[in-house]
Order: sequence, then structure tokens, then C-alpha cells
Amino acid sequence: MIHARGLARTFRKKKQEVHAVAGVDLDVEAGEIVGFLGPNGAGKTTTLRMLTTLLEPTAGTATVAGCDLIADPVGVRRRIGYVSQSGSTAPEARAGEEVVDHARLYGISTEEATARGKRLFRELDLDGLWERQPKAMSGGQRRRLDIALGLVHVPGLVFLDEPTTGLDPQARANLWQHIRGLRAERGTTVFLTTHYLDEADALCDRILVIDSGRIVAAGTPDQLKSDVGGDVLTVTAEHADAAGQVAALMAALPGAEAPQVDGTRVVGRAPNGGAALVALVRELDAAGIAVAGIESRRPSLDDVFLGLTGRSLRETGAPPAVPTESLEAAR
Ligand SMILES: Nc1ncnc2c1ncn2[C@@H]1O[C@H](COP(=O)(O)OP(=O)(O)OP(=O)(O)O)[C@@H](O)[C@H]1O
Repeated sequence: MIHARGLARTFRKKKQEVHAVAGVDLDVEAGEIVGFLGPNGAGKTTTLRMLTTLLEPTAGTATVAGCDLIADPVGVRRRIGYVSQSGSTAPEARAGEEVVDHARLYGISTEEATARGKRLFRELDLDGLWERQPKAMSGGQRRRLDIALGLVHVPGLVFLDEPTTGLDPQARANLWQHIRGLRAERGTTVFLTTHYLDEADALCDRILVIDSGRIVAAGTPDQLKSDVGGDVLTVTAEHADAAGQVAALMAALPGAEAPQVDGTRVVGRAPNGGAALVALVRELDAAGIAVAGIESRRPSLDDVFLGLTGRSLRETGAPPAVPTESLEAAR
């Protein structure tokens, strides 16, 4: 459904070249839900804008929904849906009218478009807002209207740029359900960017991680997690001056990697976390080190991200999921 080779885009900014996307190869098969993860400025939006014909690549080739990106951009546009980060609703139009007009651009009858639009409004929790102007909606409601616009013509391939940023947990869960439903009922292929690791984990069949304009990892969430190698061990010492000793004991476990110390907290990785934990408790006890907490857990996607990019996605400015009420209050 998407096949890109060496896709690149360089921007010139004050005589300096910014290699926003530096040669990306990617393949997305029909019916897949693929998540594009990366820190701020990694090149996610630039890649999406190239694949949706909004931005010309400086190099590389791609076919999208069966059409050549460079030779047949109109063909690509007819076959895809795109929900941008900034949204595309006209503030003065009536929400329902806009959704119907959008579907009619794709040759869908008014009757059919109204039925699809009303179903989307129900599913995206926009009931009662058909006649409302977007300028009189909350940020979360506008976001869901953007998504209805991107989906109403039932494209075979849909690109969603951070679709759930700013949505409350209930609206996010509804949208995930809707995306899964699209795939189950119509075989829709979905390519989405997200800052939320739980979203990528729960929704995506496959994840591509991009950093500094290059794809640094690709696989199912489970594959990526098992590539991290080992379970994550965390020990919180009662006193910070014992943390070095805890780290030394952790490092001595079979197959362990060098742990990191942060105040009283020591975090490391070792294969077979359960057995490693038991051995570590014995060692700590024998050394007389007082411990406030100890745990072993399976690696998360954040651990994957940290291992690949040296940064935690949580530290790279991922926006928190904001309840709709607070967005409304902030307006
Ligand atoms: N029009 C532009 N002119 C100059 N530089 C740009 C332009 N658009 C993007 N860039 C730069 O290209 C890089 C990639 O930006 P991009 O928006 O693709 O990242 P992103 O991964 O989508 O980030 P975010 O998660 O913040 O949306 C950044 O360094 C950005 O500053």
C-alpha cells in the first residue's frame, strides 16, 4: 500500500541545510495499522506530508495506494485520507455541512454522505454538534471533527498525524475502536504518527521508529520489546550513598548490563527478571543494604525508545492527554 525508497527532504533555513528526512525506506501492506514514532523534530510530519503529496521530496521514490507519488499525485490524493496535526476545518462552516461537502468531492451522494457523517459523529462522540460551527467547539471536539473529515469518504489508506493529541481518554479509546473497526469492516490501511507509546502498543500491528530523519527500528511492539534484551530491574535504596553498592551488585548478575543510578534509584537490565530479582534480594540482604522498593518488569516501548535514541519519549515533549473539559475551560 505504501512503498518508499530513499525518500528525503532537505530544507534550507538561513543558508543552513536541515535534513528533515534523510533517506527513508518503508513498506506498509494493505490492511496494516502502522505507527510512526519519534521525538519532536524527528521527521514524522515531513514524511507524512511527502507521502500525502503536500510536500515534494528532494530525493527518493514512492508508490502510495498503487499510484506513483511524483508522476501521479492526483491519483494518490483521490485514494487517501489525511488528517493533519493542525486540522482543516473552516471555522465558519457548519460541522455537518462540511463533512457532507468533503465526501461529495469524492463523488459520494448527499444522502450517503449524510448517513456516513452522522454515524461518524455518533462514534466520535460529536452527537448534537451537526449544526455547530467549528469556531464554537472545544479543541477536542474540533480534533474529532477533523478525524470525521478524514474518514467520511472511506479511503482505502488513511494518514493520521497525531490523531489523539488533546483528546480525553474516553475519546481516544473511541477513536482506537473506530480505527480497528475500519480495518475489520473495510480493510482500511492506517498510517499514524503518535507521541503516545500506549497508543502505539495497543493499536498498531507494526511500529517504525524515526530519529533524526532516519528509520532506526521497525517491528511489531513485541519484537521491539524483545530486542531490548532482558527485563528491567529497579531498586530504590533507602539512602543515596548505598546506590553505588546496589549498582555493583546488579551489574554482577549473570548477563546484566551496566545499571544507571539516579539518586536512590538504580535501574538496570537482566535476562530472566524474576530469577535475577530473587538473587539480587539475597545479595542485598547479605550486604546489609536497606531497600525501599524493588521490582522487575517486562520492557515497555519507552525502554525500546530509550535504547534506540538515548532519550525517553516521555522526556521529549510528548504532550499529556488533556481532558476535554480543561481544553474547554482554557478557551
Ligand atoms: N518548512 C520547514 N522549513 C525548515 N525546516 C523545517 C520545515 N519543516 C520542518 N522543518 C525541520 O525539519 C525537522 C523535522 O520536522 P518534522 O515536523 O517533520 O518533525 P516531527 O517528527 O513531525 O516533529 P513533531 O513531533 O514535533 O511534530 C525539524 O528539525 C524541523 O525544524
